Amino acid sequence: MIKISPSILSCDFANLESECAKMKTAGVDMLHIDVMDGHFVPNLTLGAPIVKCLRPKNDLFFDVHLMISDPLRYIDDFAAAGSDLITFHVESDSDVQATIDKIKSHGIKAALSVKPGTPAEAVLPYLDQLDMVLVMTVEPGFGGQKFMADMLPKISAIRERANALGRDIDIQVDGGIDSATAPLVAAAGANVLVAGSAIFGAPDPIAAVPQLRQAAQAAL
Ligand SMILES: O=C(CO)[C@H](O)[C@H](O)COP(=O)(O)O
Ligand SMILES: [Co+2]
Repeated sequence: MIKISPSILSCDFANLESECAKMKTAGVDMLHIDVMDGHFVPNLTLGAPIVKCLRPKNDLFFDVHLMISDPLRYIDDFAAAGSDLITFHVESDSDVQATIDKIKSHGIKAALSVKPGTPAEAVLPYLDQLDMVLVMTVEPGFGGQKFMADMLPKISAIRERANALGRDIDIQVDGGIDSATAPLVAAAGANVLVAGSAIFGAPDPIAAVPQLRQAAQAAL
């Protein structure tokens, strides 16, 4: 089954509560929360206090994507704020094993992300411990970028290795996902689709969610 995780990066932040409520109505599986620090990526977004404010406003599964340096330092804050899953980048400067251990010590799910220039091999040693791998299909930092089709073999390689290990993990894709690219990533083995501009930029964001899901499932 394909899961949809709308990225709030493209929502109306002045109406964050109602934008998230719309996604609840749309039947999304997760809510993708992009955290950028202006250092690991050249953009700034939000921190744990916003996640904490949002937490009592809905019961959606909070899928927190950390695009920050030294993620280990901030895991306690994001877990306490109500994250259900924390993704950090394998390219970050924190110790990867220690960061996975820290996330799991809070009883929440752990995921590792790879930037476009990083090979699948960077995450394979951790597959047996991860709940999800996030394959970036754009350079992290900004919404609204063009999907990089050359990431498809990376998705397939990670799915093949997970299958070989008997691990039914989630493989998430993030960046440039819309009804045209969703079938490609689903066919390659991704099952969790992040979409920002394709959902919040659609004329009817609530209708865009099942449309995206159906476009992906048609490829399976
Ligand atoms: O992590 C991200 C950017 O670094 C965002 O989640 C992603 O770009 C979503 O936006 P869009 O669907 O518009 O590409
Ligand atoms: Co993201």
